[in-house]
Amino acid sequence: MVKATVCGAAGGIGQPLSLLLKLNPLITELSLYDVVNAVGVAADLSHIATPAQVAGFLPADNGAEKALQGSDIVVIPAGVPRKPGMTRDDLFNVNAGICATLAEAIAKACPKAFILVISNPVNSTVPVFAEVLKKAGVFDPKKLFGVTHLDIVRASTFVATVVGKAEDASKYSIPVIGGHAGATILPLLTQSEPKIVSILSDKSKRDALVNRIQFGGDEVVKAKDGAGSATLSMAQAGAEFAEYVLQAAFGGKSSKTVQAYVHLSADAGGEQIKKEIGADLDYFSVNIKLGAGGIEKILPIGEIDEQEKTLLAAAVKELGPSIDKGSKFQPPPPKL
Ligand SMILES: NC(=O)C1=CN([C@@H]2O[C@H](COP(=O)(O)OP(=O)(O)OC[C@H]3O[C@@H](n4cnc5c(N)ncnc54)[C@H](O)[C@@H]3O)[C@@H](O)[C@H]2O)C=CC1
Ligand SMILES: O=C([O-])CC(=O)C(=O)O
Repeated sequence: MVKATVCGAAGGIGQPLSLLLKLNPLITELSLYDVVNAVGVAADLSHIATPAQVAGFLPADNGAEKALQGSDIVVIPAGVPRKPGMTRDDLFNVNAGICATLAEAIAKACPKAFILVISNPVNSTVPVFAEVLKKAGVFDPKKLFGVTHLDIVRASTFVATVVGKAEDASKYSIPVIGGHAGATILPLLTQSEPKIVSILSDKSKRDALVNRIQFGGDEVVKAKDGAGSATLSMAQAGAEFAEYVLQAAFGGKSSKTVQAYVHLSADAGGEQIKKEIGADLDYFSVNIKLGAGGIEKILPIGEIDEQEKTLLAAAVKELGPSIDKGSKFQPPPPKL
């Protein structure tokens, strides 16, 4: 029996993500929470003939805790998206408050759940989650993930397109590490499988490709022209990452190497990453191996070339303040 909860389930990401989770045969109970329309979305999805039993919850009568009660995995695309001209950091003030409130409810209702944070700015909202969970005494760094998987999906698609093999996008695997905003997004093209020698030797092609992966989100924000940011590709990426976590935890399959933005805990191998990046950051998107309890091991970044070292320095410089901002966030006192 596996219970999954989506917080922000009625939104642009939340609806297609909930649909994809409803199709996941590992999930037996799907709980949808939102401040609007979650009951309607749940009624709609509940007619699909797959095992997961669906229920929707609104905030009234402690709805968040009811929705989350006993969840094994919680996926969180709750919060406002960007409009053209905005950075992800511009979303912090609103979304940090939403994340802190949800983290409090998770700490009470399902403290052992895997938590997958999609809400932006991921570089700061993950530390917000961690601080609330620490305060409640339930923080498990092996179970908290900032979902950066869309960057990995984009890297596969854009690389395959540039090498003229767009139809083979899913066969390209490019680690993307660092964080999830502009210069903090660090695609390791030198580690692409299959190798992409022709791109690596063409500086302008390589620079353009890195830039497209780093600013893929802006491409969608611009095209949607005020109607939000990536939703469908994010739903697919979120469902795929949830599947990795679920397979490792409940499906008996330890994962291939994947990347997510996680706490660099010493016992999982985070100290090694701090040495590799030359900075004492508490969070970084890294290669991880998943097992039954979440992160089994943080794997080394490995060999990178001079150009990637320059990009790494830029990523580290920008990440530090974003992590601090999230870690220091003080939720406003509850209204009496
Ligand atoms: N990690 C990533 O790669 C990506 C992250 N995002 C982020 O995901 C978030 C959601 O994006 P969209 O779905 O497009 O936005 P949206 O506005 O369409 O949906 C957000 C949903 O969250 C709900 N919500 C607001 N406050 C809530 C609360 N306190 N509890 C529960 N639900 C609440 C809203 O009612 C709405 O249904 C944004 O912050 C966006 O920047 C978007 C794309 C990629
Ligand atoms: O660009 C945005 O604001 C949404 C996002 O994180 C992405 O698409 O990568």
